[in-house]
Amino acid sequence: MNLTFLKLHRSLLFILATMLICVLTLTLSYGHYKGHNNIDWFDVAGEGGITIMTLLWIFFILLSRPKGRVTNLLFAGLAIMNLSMTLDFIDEFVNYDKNQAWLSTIESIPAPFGMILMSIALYHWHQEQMSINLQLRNRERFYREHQLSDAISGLASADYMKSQINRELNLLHHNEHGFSLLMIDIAQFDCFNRQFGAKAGDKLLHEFAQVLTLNVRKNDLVCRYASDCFIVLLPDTPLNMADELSRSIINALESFSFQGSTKKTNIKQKVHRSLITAQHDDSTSALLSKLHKGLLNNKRLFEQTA
Ligand SMILES: Nc1nc2c(ncn2[C@@H]2O[C@H](COP(=O)(O)OP(=O)(O)OP(=O)(O)O)[C@@H](O)[C@H]2O)c(=O)[nH]1
Repeated sequence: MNLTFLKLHRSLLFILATMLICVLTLTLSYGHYKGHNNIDWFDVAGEGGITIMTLLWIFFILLSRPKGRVTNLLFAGLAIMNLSMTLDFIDEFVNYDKNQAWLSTIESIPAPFGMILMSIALYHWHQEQMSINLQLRNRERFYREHQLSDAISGLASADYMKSQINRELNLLHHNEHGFSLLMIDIAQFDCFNRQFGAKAGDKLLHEFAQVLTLNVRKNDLVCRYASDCFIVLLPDTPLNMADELSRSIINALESFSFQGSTKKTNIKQKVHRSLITAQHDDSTSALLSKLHKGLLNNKRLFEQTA
């Protein structure tokens, strides 16, 4: 588990711990134990479960989010709701004297304020998510599932690309132009790895993915298909337009200068490409196999002319 974000929220964790300690001190010092026979264990399980769950939600929010307004609002809303739940939970074990009965009366007051704060937080989260979605549009298209993305490049995985090719094939008769697929393979990536190490290789894959996503259109989908091989799905794009687009993408990739760990390493990588347009009678596997064949032919041609 990566705790980087959690470490950023020490002050929020301190506030939460202080709040819980104050509530426990106050209620346990003023309250009298009800006695075993007067405790409703179903209520204890229900209210205890809700209290623990809200603490767990706070934990995952702080674990997953950087500092900022949305995080603070989510934290404040959940912490205030947790205050009500903790008071309610302790109520199951203790009774208060008449003078301290307010402790029991106020237990439901914080919850609605917490819910209002949570609603404001969710609205701002929505706004934030819209801007993040814009940045991720070439990696996700319509679906988000972290298991369908590649950790090194941050792009969609081969499985997700296959599902999207399937989808486009099913929609083919609705589209005027059909769709095209571009396969891009980094030349001599094995040599690069051996010369600069696997870590630099990973960095190159990551940076290539970024250059790729910067140079495609907003509806295109980019995936890392296999080791040093990427596929770009170009929806509603005939071959001549796809060819023009692919040339500008290849141009951007081959002009990109990889900076190694030392300032002296400044490398430009050649790439091989294969481009096809889908036909009505194609299947996903047939398209991928055509792409592979095209790529092998282009590699052979390149080796012969080199
Ligand atoms: N750093 C790094 N290397 C990887 C990863 N996945 C695969 N590789 C390496 O990528 C290399 C791919 O080698 P090849 O398939 O021969 O490709 P190539 O060297 O580019 O050869 P050509 O495409 O014919 O020019 C192998 O050395 C793999 O070990 C990865 O996630 N990170």
